[in-house]
Amino acid sequence: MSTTLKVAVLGAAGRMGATVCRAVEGADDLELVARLDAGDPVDASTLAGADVAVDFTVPSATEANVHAVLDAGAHAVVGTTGWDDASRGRVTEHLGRVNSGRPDGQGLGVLIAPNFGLSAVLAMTFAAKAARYFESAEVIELHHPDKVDAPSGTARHTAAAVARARSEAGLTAMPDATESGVEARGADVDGVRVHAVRLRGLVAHEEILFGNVGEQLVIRQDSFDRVSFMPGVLLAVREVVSRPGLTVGLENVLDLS
Ligand SMILES: NC(=O)C1=CN([C@@H]2O[C@H](COP(=O)(O)OP(=O)(O)OC[C@H]3O[C@@H](n4cnc5c(N)ncnc54)[C@H](OP(=O)(O)O)[C@@H]3O)[C@@H](O)[C@H]2O)C=CC1
Ligand SMILES: O=C(O)C1=N[C@H](C(=O)O)C[C@H](O)C1
Repeated sequence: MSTTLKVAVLGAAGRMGATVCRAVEGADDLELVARLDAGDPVDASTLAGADVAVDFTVPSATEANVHAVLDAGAHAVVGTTGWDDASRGRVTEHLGRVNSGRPDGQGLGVLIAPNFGLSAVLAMTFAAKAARYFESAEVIELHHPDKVDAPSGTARHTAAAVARARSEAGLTAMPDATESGVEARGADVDGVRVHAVRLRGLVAHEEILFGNVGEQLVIRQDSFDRVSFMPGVLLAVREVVSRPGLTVGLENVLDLS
């Protein structure tokens, strides 16, 4: 028996939110029941019976939105950036509280993904696999100039995965003789340098560069259009209802982790 999932979109007037609304409306098994944006309260009444709320808002609002969604008894799919260990920890703790009062298998889920694009998820996965084999690794992310945060959530997630793989392989700091102009070397994310480009005409792009003596590997992905994120967002909406607790990264849903 097929069931229709009710979906609310937070940040519905934004670039991603509007694209998600169209994608949900175009899916036979999903029903768009609420479009919320800045200034709208997030509660059981405004969520209008949604099973899942999708958040593409702003880093300063997303955590509070997720807590409000959980208090209203709905699952959450989150694409907004700005999450760190502390905010993820608070959501895990909140999930533990609400799910302890629910029957087994019916707990609420939150799925946070820094990138829902298949090319980006694969690029991150391949980069993590390659990391242990190279002396040097750097990340370049390239985005539209209306983006408010840098480096991108995707680049942070990628750099952290590369750093983790290097550490597990026993690799130490990368070679870098820079003495002056350190500010030109990009952000330091867990010891991996991350460079952010903002350019009119771009959407979302990432390169991961690996170097050894006499050779280089470049992994690159390009999202030319925000529709590229939609298969991943819809997959997450369908999956989160049967994944109690916190899931971070679409790679876990795609069985790539
Ligand atoms: N995970 C992924 O695959 C992707 C993630 N992103 C991330 O998604 C986020 C949104 O990106 P994008 O759509 O380009 O940004 P936009 O600025 O276009 O959209 C954000 C929307 O959220 C609204 N908003 C602000 N505060 C709240 C609030 N408290 N509650 C509800 N809505 C609110 C904004 O309204 P107003 O303008 O009036 O403030 C705006 O309409 C960013 O963090 C971005 O990095 C983007 C693409 C893909
Ligand atoms: O702001 C964007 O556009 C994007 N944000 C996410 C990020 O910061 O990684 C995902 C994608 O890169 C597009």
